Amino acid sequence: MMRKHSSHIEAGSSSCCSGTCYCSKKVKVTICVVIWTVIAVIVALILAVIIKAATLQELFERMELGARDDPVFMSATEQEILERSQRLVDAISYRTISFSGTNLSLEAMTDFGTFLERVFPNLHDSDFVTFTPINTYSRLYRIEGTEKTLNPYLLCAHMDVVPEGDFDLWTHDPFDAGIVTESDGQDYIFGRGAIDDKHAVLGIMEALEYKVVNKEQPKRTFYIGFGHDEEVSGYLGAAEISITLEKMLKDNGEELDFLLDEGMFVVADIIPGINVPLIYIGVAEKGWAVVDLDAEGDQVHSSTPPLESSIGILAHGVANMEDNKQPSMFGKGPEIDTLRYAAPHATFLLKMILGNLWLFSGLVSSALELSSQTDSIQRTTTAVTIFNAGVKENVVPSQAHAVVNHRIHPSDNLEDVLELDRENADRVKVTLRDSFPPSEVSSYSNDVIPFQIVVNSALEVFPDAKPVPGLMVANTDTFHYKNLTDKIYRFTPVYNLPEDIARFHGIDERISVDIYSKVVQFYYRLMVNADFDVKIAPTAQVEVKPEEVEEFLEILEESDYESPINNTDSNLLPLTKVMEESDENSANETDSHLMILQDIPEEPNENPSNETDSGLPPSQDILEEDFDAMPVNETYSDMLPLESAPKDLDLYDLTPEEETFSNRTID
Ligand SMILES: CCCCCCCC/C=C\CCCCCCCC(=O)N[C@@H](CC(C)C)C(=O)O
Repeated sequence: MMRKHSSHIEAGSSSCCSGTCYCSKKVKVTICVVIWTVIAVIVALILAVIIKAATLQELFERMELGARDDPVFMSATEQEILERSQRLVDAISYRTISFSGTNLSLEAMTDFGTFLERVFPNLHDSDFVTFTPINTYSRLYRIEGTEKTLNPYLLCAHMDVVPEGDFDLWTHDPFDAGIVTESDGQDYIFGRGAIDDKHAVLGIMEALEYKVVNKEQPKRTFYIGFGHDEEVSGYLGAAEISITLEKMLKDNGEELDFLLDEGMFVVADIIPGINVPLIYIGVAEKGWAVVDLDAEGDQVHSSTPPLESSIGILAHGVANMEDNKQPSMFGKGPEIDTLRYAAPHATFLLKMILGNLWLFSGLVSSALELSSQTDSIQRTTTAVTIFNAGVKENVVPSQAHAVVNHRIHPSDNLEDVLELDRENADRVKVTLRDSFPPSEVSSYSNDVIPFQIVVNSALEVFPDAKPVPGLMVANTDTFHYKNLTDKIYRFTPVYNLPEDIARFHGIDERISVDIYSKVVQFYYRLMVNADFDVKIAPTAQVEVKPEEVEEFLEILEESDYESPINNTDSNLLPLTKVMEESDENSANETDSHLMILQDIPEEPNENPSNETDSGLPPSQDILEEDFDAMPVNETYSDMLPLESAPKDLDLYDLTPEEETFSNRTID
């Protein structure tokens, strides 16, 4: 047998089996084919992975909003930066702490409101800013645009803060630290609220105050909503702001285009292998659930402890919950696009992995799990936040109670989450106390102008960072506004390293003077960039140059029309004034107006620099023959049809020339 084997080895040494087996030639050929096929597939896969990595394209394409290369910022001398920082320091000194839904610091909140009015006097006094107190403490502002806009937006922030926690762990007083120079040589504004969320309240106010002082009334109307109880779910603040705002929008014939609230931030060094900071925009938000856990046991003398106490039973349940996490949903929510958008900026090795998630998603999910911060984007999280039991050191208590706070991934559902809780804590009573579902995902494709406005504004202050959409892993007031718009973004341009993220609700919350200055500039640029997409009501006043008025009057004269207008000094020609009633003709006129509105191409304005200051295209450029080619915002297609114009808008009998004239000037 041994001999036979060795002779076979000699005879078959050139075969692919190296002559070590007794296979027939046919089997050998088959094995060879299989082996080579496997090798070929592996080589092809490796090649595909490498090619994919080498050809990764940037997914975010920046839309020109008008001032890309040379954005004009607020003036920011050293003195101005210092004064702005000092105002944030002062804001932090108000202890506007929300302890619970029924324990808010209302006196401090009243004082904080007075403080805002004192340090931003011009905006509170402005003709185009209207302030409405909501539920006494929350604040809603309407900033009237120069145009009668149909698509205002909302900037949100909240004025309350969480308690400081363990005061002794803070390096500086959480409400009275001022500006501190740290060992890295940077100046920081320290204190509770520095990044959550008084930087946003003050940043928005600074930008608006600046615009008011410099007579930069925006073209586009917008709203500002500052809640006073966000940290305890916003039912008294944002929820009420939302109700009032809905009514205001309705009364003004407006629809909220988008809203921007706090949320995610600029984050660096969060994923090893991605060496650029990421502008992480929260395009969706996790759901929320609060679960009570109750265990029971015998109450006995501590000298004869039971085999299992209520505390032991509860502790086991809680430990199981931490060990058997809720399942990963990687690939089923916005987290996959966070990585896909970041991939082109990764090292080549990481590009091979992130560029080929179809192959490596398991690996990536395991890697995300290594840090609690990155893990939070891929699953429902479980945090044990309260654990209570016992009254005396020698009494074994009969009851133990804990509270778990889940943040629910958008692809998960509450029933499944609770089922796993009950499996993990099988000898514990598990009761759902409170919950709300995850949000919808707001659109972030490249043609979504609100997304572009937010990202462009962030890029203007952080030009080297790369935008990525993603999941907001905590919660905001936006839940209360979800009926008002489907474009909800959660972001402020605070710059965080992973260790800084722990400062939210943690110890030594702070923002550098430099970054705070960027926060202010971000809101200012956002107010400017938002003017790019002004959708103007068809009933808006028409802005006409004096020479055009003359031309108009000539046309009227030629057509024997007796003009009711004598106000040639005014360069504002209200449409309603040039229209006289004609009931039978109004239907036709409506059609003709509608036809013009519908004929206008839907592409976004390629050349917004052609706009005049008022946002209208220069009227001398809008000759009749040019009408089709006129650069317009896509917004025209969304204009209200004239049927929905206010009832007092009378349509009059126009000659063809008049009609041309009046139509061409409607913007
Ligand atoms: C690949 C990139 C991974 C990025 C991971 C980022 C991890 C972020 C971690 C923490 C985010 C902190 C966000 C702080 C939000 C503060 C707002 C807040 O506290 N809201 C309350 C609202 C609640 C309804 C009372 C909350 O508890 O969420």
